[in-house]
Amino acid sequence: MVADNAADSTKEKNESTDVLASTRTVVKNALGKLGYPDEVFELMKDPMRMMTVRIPVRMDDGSIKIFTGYRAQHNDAVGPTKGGVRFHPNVTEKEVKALSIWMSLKAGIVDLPYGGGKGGIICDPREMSFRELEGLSRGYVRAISQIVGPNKDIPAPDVFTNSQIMAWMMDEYSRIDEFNNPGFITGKPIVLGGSHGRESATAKGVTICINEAAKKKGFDVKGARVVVQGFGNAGSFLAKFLHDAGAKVVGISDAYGALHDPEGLDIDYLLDRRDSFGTVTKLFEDTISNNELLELDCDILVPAAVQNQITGENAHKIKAGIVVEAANGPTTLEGTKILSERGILLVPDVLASSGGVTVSYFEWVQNNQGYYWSAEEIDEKLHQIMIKAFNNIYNTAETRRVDMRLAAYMSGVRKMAEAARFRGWV
Ligand SMILES: NC(=O)C1=CN([C@@H]2O[C@H](COP(=O)(O)OP(=O)(O)OC[C@H]3O[C@@H](n4cnc5c(N)ncnc54)[C@H](O)[C@@H]3O)[C@@H](O)[C@H]2O)C=CC1
Ligand SMILES: O=C(O)CCC(=O)C(=O)O
Repeated sequence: MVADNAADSTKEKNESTDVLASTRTVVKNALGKLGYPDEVFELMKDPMRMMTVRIPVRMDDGSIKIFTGYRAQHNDAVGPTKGGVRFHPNVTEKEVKALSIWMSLKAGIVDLPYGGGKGGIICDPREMSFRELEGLSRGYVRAISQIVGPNKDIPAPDVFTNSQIMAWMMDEYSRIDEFNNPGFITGKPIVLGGSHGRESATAKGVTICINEAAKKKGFDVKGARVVVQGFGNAGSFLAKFLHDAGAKVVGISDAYGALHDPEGLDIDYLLDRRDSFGTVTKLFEDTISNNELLELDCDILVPAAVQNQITGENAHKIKAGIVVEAANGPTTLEGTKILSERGILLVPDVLASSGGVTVSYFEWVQNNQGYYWSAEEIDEKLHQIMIKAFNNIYNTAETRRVDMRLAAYMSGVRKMAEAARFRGWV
């Protein structure tokens, strides 16, 4: 069994790590600040649709294993729902629900014509063969095929899923639909209608937020000391972008441990040696834990792995001046409060990580029109959207005297609430 050393269990003893409950708390506050009545919160506190599926897969040893998967569709007042699918042993129904609400918020923040959706399968892809993973990916699409589609709900990659898995899922959906349907899913390989820039989009969006946050704090990213938790899609591209911008990446980690060098790690070497699941620390003997990583002396800390990492227990030990959440839900409400009281600028997940869904939207638009854009066009459009969203939320936080998480939720719920009102739902 793979040992994730994020110490979730010890955190759970001391404070709530229920991501659905904490998401609802902030959604309620945001709606209250905007003056919406209670029924709007009643509508938004849960996904409008939640499907649980059981997926039989023939394993390489000939046995049949039954996997449990979920697809949550939070709210489709604005448009079809959209969001990634994660393959992870710790996936839970509550987590998938919270993740779908966060997707609605992201779509509102960067003004996309979507609501939020999210999927997950309880499995450990690190222990499965390529053939078994293909069977699981195709089985999941068959199981949820009635509720997804290019104008209903559009999946994408998330933790431990990638462009190959998107390709299998697209192929399976196209077979069911008897029609080649690239707009069913985003994050595909370029040859199957994927978009330039999608693979690095989450990290690029985070980098833009880091640059804007550093400007507000009055320092330069060049020469800044950075710690990145997680070395997968989001974390590894981010480490590379910051390294190339002249920052010193002094710590990185994966599910098995962390690496630290106060003089700066050799990011190109680590990128070369990491596997497709973002694992690299197993190659080294001199490692530290993920908990120690978060408390390292640095200027910028980027959690880019899993939820509930910065909590009431360790938030007062964080040394970074800026925390930018590339991961979904890495900081608990108690952690958020402590960081905010300590004057640490926390750029929340629903803003910082919205670059991924933004370029997914570009991919879907390109698929729908059958006309493809250059990498430069994608980059420019992403920059414009992220900078506008960052400054809008930063200014709301300043003028309304709230933290950036609450300001981001206020920005994220507004369009959905208005659309639901015009439709006559609330
Ligand atoms: N891929 C995307 O486009 C987007 C991803 N995100 C979020 O970013 C975070 C990372 O996602 P990806 O980079 O796509 O995943 P990935 O699967 O490419 O990489 C995950 C990384 O986190 C590490 N990890 C896994 N479990 C861990 C644990 N318990 N403790 C410490 N490290 C652990 C893995 O070893 C790996 O290095 C997730 O929270 C995801 O929801 C957010 C927006 C978009
Ligand atoms: O690219 C997408 O559609 C969704 C990305 C995602 O799952 C996320 O932002 O958490």
